[in-house]
Amino acid sequence: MGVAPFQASLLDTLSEPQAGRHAGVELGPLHAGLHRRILAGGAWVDVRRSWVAGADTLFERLCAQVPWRAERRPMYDRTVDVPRLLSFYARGEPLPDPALDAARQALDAHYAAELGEPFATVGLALYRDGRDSVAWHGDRIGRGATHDTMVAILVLGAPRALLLRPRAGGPAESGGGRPVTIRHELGHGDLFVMGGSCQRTWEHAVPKTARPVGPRLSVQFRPHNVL
Ligand SMILES: O=C(O)CCC(=O)C(=O)O
Ligand SMILES: [Fe+2]
Repeated sequence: MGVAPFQASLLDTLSEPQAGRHAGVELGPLHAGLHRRILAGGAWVDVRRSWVAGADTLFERLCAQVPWRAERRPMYDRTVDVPRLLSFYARGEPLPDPALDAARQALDAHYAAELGEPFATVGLALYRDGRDSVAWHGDRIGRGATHDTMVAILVLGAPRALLLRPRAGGPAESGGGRPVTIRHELGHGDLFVMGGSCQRTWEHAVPKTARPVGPRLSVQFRPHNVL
């Protein structure tokens, strides 16, 4: 894996002046305030609270500038609305806000050695209110099904719970003990990173809530072919 050349080109990029590149939005350092929790089965999660200052400004820009699409998917004998709006930027596609380029650069700089490759794609999801959600799943369409990887999620807007639980019958499920569910209330510029075996040994979800909540948006950074 070509980690060394990748890091060298990254250093070139990082030495460029950043001032004014993402007006009104500032990223804090990642090494400070990042907390790792080791989970069963070779998984871990990192949490960096309030990584982005000016997160609400970025939230509003992305709400307005991203080409959000509503998706429908087959479910048994009918087709249902996917309960959130989505947008996806493939590798090499220009991102909708320079703050997201800066965020990806900072993630690459911090995680390059451990991940061994850059974050390549950016997915965005908008949860308009408490009825929008994402059901229990792992990001297992690509390499996440078979390989250790990372998915870094920047959360903007109103806090919602992001839940994690060991996959049923998987290696992380506690033998005979009560099933664990780990809950993180994330919003307003918090960073959440799932790493190691997390996508194949654990599942995550953003459940619906009857509580009145404002809109919430997530920006997911993933390596190539992790979906
Ligand atoms: O919105 C989130 O925090 C999670 C999104 C997610 O898990 C996904 O899109 O795969
Ligand atoms: Fe996911």
